Amino acid sequence: MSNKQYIMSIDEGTTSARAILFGHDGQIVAKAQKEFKQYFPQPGWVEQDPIEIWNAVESVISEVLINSGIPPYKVRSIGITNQRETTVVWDKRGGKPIYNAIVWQSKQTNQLADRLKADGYADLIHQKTGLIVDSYFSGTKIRWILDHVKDAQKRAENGELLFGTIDSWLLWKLTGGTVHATDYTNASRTMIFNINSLKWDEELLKILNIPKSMLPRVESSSHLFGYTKGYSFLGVQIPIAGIAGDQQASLFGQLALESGMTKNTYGTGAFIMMNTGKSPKFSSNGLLTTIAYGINGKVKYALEGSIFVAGSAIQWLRDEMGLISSAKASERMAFDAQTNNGVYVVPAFTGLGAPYWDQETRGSIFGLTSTTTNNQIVRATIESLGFQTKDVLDTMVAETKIPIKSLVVDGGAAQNNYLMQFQANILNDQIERSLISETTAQGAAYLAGLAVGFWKSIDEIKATKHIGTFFEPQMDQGKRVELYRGWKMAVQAARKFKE
Ligand SMILES: Nc1ncnc2c1ncn2[C@@H]1O[C@H](COP(=O)(O)OP(=O)(O)O)[C@@H](O)[C@H]1O
Ligand SMILES: O=P(O)(O)OC[C@H](O)CO
Repeated sequence: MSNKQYIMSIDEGTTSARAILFGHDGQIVAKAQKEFKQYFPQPGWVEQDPIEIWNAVESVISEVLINSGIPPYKVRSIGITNQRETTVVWDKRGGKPIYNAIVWQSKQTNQLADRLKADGYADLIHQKTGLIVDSYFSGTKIRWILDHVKDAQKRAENGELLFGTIDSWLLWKLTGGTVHATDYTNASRTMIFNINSLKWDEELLKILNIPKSMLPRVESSSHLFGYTKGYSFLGVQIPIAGIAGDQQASLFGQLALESGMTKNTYGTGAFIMMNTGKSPKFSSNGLLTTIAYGINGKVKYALEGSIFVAGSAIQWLRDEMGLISSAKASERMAFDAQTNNGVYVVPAFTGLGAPYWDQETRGSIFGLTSTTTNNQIVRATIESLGFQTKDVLDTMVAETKIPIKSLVVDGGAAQNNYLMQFQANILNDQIERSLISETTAQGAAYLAGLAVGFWKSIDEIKATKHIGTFFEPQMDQGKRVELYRGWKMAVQAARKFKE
């Protein structure tokens, strides 16, 4: 039998858990995936059961090992990457969650966030955490659980309860309830972590009345967090040596490690992240300042722009409008349309994210005539992903004065060649689509592999990286300006409509 070793990534996303084995060449060897349930107890609330998440993770771990025939002792280390912000509070002794996980999308703490803003904390929170005050982040979700579960505040103050984002929860379970930790990237999404001092922020903890004893230790993203214990790996003790939030892990997987390097993941939403180097850059246009990764106690920062509706606009064309038979079919239709014929779709189904942060605006279609075709509406919808990306990237460059060094892209909708070509055209810049679509899991694997010497250095990892597919701009300047001007007018009109 060969003595090859592997790194296992556990990618716990919003809707499913994946376990992926990577070889030393950085390529995927085997993969397993399992969905878990979403709960919607009230309109706008989104919750998950942490035990069901753990069961899904255990199940994909077993499945990937069994299906690949790779015995657990050949797994050199494990990396965890996760949906960020989602909040779990559990009982330290029994290890049981005291409430469901409150998911990042959940709006049940909108009022708490509004109160923080009304009390004048927005600037302070932005300076300390890099975030805008929003129910998206963990801080108000912890507060909500402590307020709504009987005796929770008292028990937390007695040191009986622990808080964690999903990475911490999985680490706790994987280590048999012995390690309570997280990494800088996940901590930077909680709204209680000071991204300048790299510590939990006493003042913010006081404002939210969160006992510090609940909080996990914060470590570098590439770090020996602990060892597996118990059933999942048949008793074999495997180091858990990497943790990063999923968008940061994808930045790392794309090896966007220098200032100016930028990635865009076109999934359900789109998350654009620009590496800004050793010091945090703060935005006055709704971009988030966040930690890109930490290695050996030193961190790199990033700016992030979140687009709420990206691939989900394509799902809408399929499921609600019935204009396409599959997401894939949208590509052919967009090419066939030849032109958008002046049609613009602003897919603000849940408001507009960065750089607008406008909760009220709703989706709109502009420029319809009696000759408008299905294909043109499909094309305009795909183009909206490209326009929104340009909005964010232009803001990033204007604010940081850092030119985009490279734009690497991944995610489901990045498979759409029309979108990729349009993106290069409208940005007037080259983009590179990675060959591996699982760059998030790959990033976590790199972090976990580096910490145990599976890869000796980042240079060694770079040497294994395959070049992706490049898209070069092919649009003339006049056309580009005209199209983007049309988009800006459409956004303006959509925003005006709500007034
Ligand atoms: N060929 C395609 N063209 C456009 N959109 C696509 C295509 N393939 C998938 N998508 C969109 O990509 C999204 C899924 O991407 P994925 O990266 O798996 O998302 P997530 O991780 O958010 O679940 C869906 O919203 C889907 O509509
Ligand atoms: O799990 P995803 O891919 O939907 O990503 C969710 C983000 O981490 C939320 O901030």
